[in-house]
Amino acid sequence: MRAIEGRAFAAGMPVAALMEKVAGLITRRVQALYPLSTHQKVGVLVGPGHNGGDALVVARELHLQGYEVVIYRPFSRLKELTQQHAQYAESLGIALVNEIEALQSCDWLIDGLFGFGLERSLSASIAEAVNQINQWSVPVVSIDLPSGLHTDTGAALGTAIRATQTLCLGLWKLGLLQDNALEYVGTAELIDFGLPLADIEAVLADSPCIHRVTPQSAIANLPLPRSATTHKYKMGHLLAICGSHRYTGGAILTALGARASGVGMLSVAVPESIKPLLSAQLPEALIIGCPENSSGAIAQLPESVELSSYNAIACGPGLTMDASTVVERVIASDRPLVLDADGLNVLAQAGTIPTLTQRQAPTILTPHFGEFKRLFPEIAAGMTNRVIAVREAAQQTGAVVLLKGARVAIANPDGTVWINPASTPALARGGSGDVLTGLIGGLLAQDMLQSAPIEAAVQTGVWWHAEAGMLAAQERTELGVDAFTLTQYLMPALRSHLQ
Ligand SMILES: NC(=O)C1=CN([C@@H]2O[C@H](COP(=O)(O)OP(=O)(O)OC[C@H]3O[C@@H](n4cnc5c(N)ncnc54)[C@H](OP(=O)(O)O)[C@@H]3O)[C@@H](O)[C@H]2O)[C@@H](O)CC1
Ligand SMILES: Nc1ncnc2c1ncn2[C@@H]1O[C@H](COP(=O)(O)OP(=O)(O)O)[C@@H](O)[C@H]1O
Ligand SMILES: [K+]
Repeated sequence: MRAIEGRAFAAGMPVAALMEKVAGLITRRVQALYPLSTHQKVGVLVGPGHNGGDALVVARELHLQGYEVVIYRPFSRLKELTQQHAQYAESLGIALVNEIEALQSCDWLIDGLFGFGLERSLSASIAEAVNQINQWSVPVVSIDLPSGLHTDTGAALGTAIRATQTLCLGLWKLGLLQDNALEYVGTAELIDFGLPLADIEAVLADSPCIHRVTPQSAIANLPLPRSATTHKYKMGHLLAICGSHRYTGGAILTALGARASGVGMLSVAVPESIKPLLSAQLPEALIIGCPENSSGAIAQLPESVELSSYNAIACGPGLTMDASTVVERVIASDRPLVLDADGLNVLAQAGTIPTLTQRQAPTILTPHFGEFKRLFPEIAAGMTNRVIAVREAAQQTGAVVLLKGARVAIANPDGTVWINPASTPALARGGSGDVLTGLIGGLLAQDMLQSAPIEAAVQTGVWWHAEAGMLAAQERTELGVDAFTLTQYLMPALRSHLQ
């Protein structure tokens, strides 16, 4: 962002004019959020840089429109433009207070302490003020990002403002999409102030792209509409290899996730002894009973299973580590593969990660952070940025890597990263990842027939899974989204977007 704005300034755009333009847009938005009639008294936190400058321009405009504005500006040295706005605000008679307590009686606050220029921890006195504000129940609008957050990693540098709304300026700051930042960001929205596309492209051309998964792109990647003359084998055949005597549910949930994908044919390989349980839940699926070992895990696939007859394989949920033979066999196959849970644990323990680069077909790894650490201990050590970590993992393995968490990050081996920007903590329950594995597997099996890029299936699956979680949470509360219930919300969630 600094390089992009630098190009605009070098080309003749006055810095003060850009600040005025941006702050005008912020003013309009905050007036809509906090109308004068109900939210007359506003406290404005002003920092030393241009984030503080933005805040001062907004403070001035609100004052001129009749708001009762109180400024808290705990720095003696300000950047020049910020200093000029501070002086003008004083000349207008806008109140300036030295004690943070004076803002507690405000109806709302504007946070302009720090923006993307913050690189070191907050000083003790500022941190103390921020912590106090966080204890009040006064709503806070943060300009650009909640003060205290690092613009890239989203980590709180000491502490950070817990915003009600964050109005991000120009381009999404990466930090706002990282798990670290979620507790601070509140509702995030972008204030587009018309940065020239040529400047954005010139600066970003050499760096790998980071995208947000959007509903539009996720829906565009769905295998819809179906051809009128299609038949079941043209709609993909997925083999799910999952479950054990101990973890029957993992197999059922994976299969129910796959079912929702619309895949033409679903085969589910499970230990022979749990076959009846799967058949009872999934009358349409082909349940393949496998020889099992003494612990009730799949020992091997039946001789009759020809891996090359499937369009994709999803392998891992509920297998246990005792199913390592079958995991190694599917890794060695030439089939598109989604590897999750114990599939990943076997991979980590066997030390066979380097062999992934030799696979003849696409591989998708879907670790949560614990699995990620086991797979990529060197990348995970000292990891401060999930986006960089997931990118390195994809580049190292040649696989598409999906790092689970509050905001799922997906990387392909080129280094392009996609982040799903909306989800719900209602998904933080055992089994919800199994549903995702089946869903992605089913989409992958269909995509392989259309030769769509494999990351398309991954993005669509992640977005769809989160949408189902959010719809279920809305109807049933955040406590009501067990993994089985989640599978039943996949279709309604999609339908609500297709109408
Ligand atoms: N293109 C755009 O998007 C536009 C951006 N605009 C706005 O500019 C913002 C970026 O402004 P910025 O570069 O002046 O930095 P900002 O975030 O205000 O803060 C850094 C200041 O604080 C200081 N400082 C740092 N750490 C500190 C600490 N721990 N404790 C104390 N001080 C500390 C540091 O100075 P230092 O002490 O390092 O010399 C620096 O002065 C951006 O977020 C957006 O709001 C719009 O106006 C126009 C369009
Ligand atoms: N706080 C959260 N907010 C949003 N999604 C979450 C959160 N916690 C977990 N999830 C999602 O829930 C799923 C959990 O998957 P996983 O950890 O593999 O669980 P399991 O193996 O029990 O199925 C992942 O898709 C993850 O991204
Ligand atoms: K801020």
